[in-house]
This record gives sequence, structure tokens and C-alpha cells, in this order.
Amino acid sequence: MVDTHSVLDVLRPVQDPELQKSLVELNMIRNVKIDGGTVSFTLVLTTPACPLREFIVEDCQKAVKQLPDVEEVVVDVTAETPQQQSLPDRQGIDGVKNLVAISSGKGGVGKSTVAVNVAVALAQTGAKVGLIDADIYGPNTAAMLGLADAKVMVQQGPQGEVLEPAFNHGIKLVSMAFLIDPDQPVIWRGPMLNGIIRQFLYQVNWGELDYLIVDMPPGTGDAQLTLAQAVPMAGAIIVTTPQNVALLDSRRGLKMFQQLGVPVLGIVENMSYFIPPDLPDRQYDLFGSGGGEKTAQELGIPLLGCIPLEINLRQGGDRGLPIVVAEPESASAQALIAIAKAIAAKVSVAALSRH
Ligand SMILES: Nc1ncnc2c1ncn2[C@@H]1O[C@H](COP(=O)(O)OP(=O)(O)OP(=O)(O)O)[C@@H](O)[C@H]1O
Repeated sequence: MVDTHSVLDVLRPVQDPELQKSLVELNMIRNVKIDGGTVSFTLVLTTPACPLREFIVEDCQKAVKQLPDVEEVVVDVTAETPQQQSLPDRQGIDGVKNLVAISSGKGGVGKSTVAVNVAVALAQTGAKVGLIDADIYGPNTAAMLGLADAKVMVQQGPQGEVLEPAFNHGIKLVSMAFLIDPDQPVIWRGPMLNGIIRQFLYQVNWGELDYLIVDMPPGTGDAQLTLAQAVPMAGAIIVTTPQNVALLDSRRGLKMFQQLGVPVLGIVENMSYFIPPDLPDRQYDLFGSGGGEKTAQELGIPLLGCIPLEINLRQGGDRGLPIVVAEPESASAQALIAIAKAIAAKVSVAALSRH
């Protein structure tokens, strides 16, 4: 006779490939029901953006079908994103589970493009996502999300003023662009930065979020320090380009995050190769090749993906329609979606392995 115990027993050897632990021991199998020859249960993944969802479901089905008289296995998939560990000297944000910084050694490498598309790709999987644009030099994520004319509403809450984030493409957004005068010189924006970052963290009506993504200013400056010292971070991502010089900048970024106790979850190489729109099967390595791979190897952190240089990606940004929404089948969108899933997987592994 098949019963709940025998189902859990055959599922026990099935592991989560990222965490390398039994799904049963991780409490990811719940609500086992048996109805004649049909076994059903809920598989609770550690992120809605799980890149290995199909493999895990297939492994579960195969395992349960070993039992006698089982004709059908119905797996209902949901997700509960784990909360990153709290740190005694840093103040978490109520309702926000994981904060991920997107950084780069220098400007113009596509950090904002990555931040916006990763955020939207995560939201497309069903995750609850917020985005902070903390880039004083080029706060352009609002425009990339079609929110160039948005204004933040200030509400009076029990603890003082609270900002209501703007919302589009499934993303809650607050941006330096909403608060600063675009004609104001960067040198005057600098001193405001720390205060604004703290306000963006703690005085925004974020609600419940699985991921809060922060688009950092380029380099290793005050914003990084303020953020890392104020709030516990799930990790940082370093965006780079294939050129050799980028290695040096990335190394500096890695050192800084390590000194601040922030795990660097991986490197993303942008503008890896050019795909001409009229010859989509061709690839040109405009900036050389293998730089991201080499950087990742030398720094001992994973390469999470490579994004091609595509005209549509820039046009999407200019039109306020991220490429993962406008052309999800394009090579750059596919790369960004895979990177978003890889980031989500790394965040889950980091959160669960520290518990
Ligand atoms: N893979 C790509 N293909 C085509 N265009 C791209 C790609 N990545 C970025 N771009 C374009 O390059 C420009 C710079 O990108 P982005 O603003 O994302 O860089 P950044 O690193 O955030 O820059 P900054 O430091 O100024 O904030 C934008 O116009 C963007 O649309």
C-alpha cells in the first residue's frame, strides 16, 4: 500500500541540485496526498525564479513512479524565498527578504541595464521585487522602466514621512532621479547621497519583497560604504565588460565588498559580443573575448552569464520597455533571464547555508 511515508521515503534521496541536500530534509515537500493511483504533493522551491524547476519536478516524478500502483504524480510548485541572515550591527528592512547590490568598477558598462532587466525578469517569475536607483551620476533606471515622469508621493506614517514607490513592469522603484534636479552638478549631489540612501532603505513603503535590487553608482565610494554598513546584504553582483582593463576595476570592487563583509555572488559580463540585427546568426567580439571568464577565474567567483551587445537592448531601455518584456526571445533577453535565475539561486544558497 502506498502511503505518505512511502512517498516521502522514495523522495528522500532526491536532492536540491544547488543546495545538495534532500528535498525532504529541506522541508520542500509538503501536503502529500494519495488518491487511488494518483499521488500529489506541493514542491516548495527556495525561489520562484528557480533555474532548475523542471529538473527537480522531473526527478520527483521519477522517484514516486517507482512505487507500485502509482499511475500519476501531480506536483504543485510554489516558492518561499528564504530570508537572509540578520546581522547584529545592521538594521534589516521590515518585509524585505534579500537585498542585492548591482555594482561595477566603472561607468557605462551596462550596470543599470542589468539591474532593470534582472529585476523585471525576477518579477516575471512571480517574485516580489523592488529597485533602488542610487546612481548619482546617471540615475536612468526610471526612464528604462518607463517611469521618466513619475513622482514619488510622500505620506505621513506613524514613524514620520514615508515615500510611496513608483510602479511599472511589476517593479516598485525609488530613484535619485525623483529627488534631484538633473541640472544640479554631481559635486552637490554627493553629500546628499548617504541621507537619501538611508531614506530609500527605511522610509519607503516597500511592503513584502523577495528581492530589493540596488543599482549602485560605479566605483567604490560612499554609496557602497553607506549601504554595506547600514543594512545586511544578501550579496553583490559585479558587472564588467570583456576588456582586460575591466579586470582591475572588478578586483577593486571585489576587495571592497569582501572588506565590508558582503558576499560577491558573481560576475556578469556585458557587451560580450555584437549580434548584427540583419545577421542574427553572426557574432563579432568587438571588445575581445573571454575577459569575464578570466576575471571570474582569477577572482575565484562564478561567472553568472554573458550578455551580447544588441541594438534592441539599448532601444528597449530608451523606450522604457525593458528587453525582457519587449523581446523576451532575443539573445540578450535570454541571457538576462538566465542571469536573474542564477542570482536568485545564489541568494537562496547563501541564505540557507548560513542558517
Ligand atoms: N548589451 C548591450 N547592448 C546594447 N546596448 C547596451 C548594452 N548594455 C548597455 N547598453 C546601453 O549602453 C548605455 C549604458 O548602459 P547603462 O546605463 O546600463 O550603463 P551603466 O553602467 O549603468 O552606466 P552609468 O555608470 O552611467 O550609470 C545605455 O544606453 C544602454 O542602453
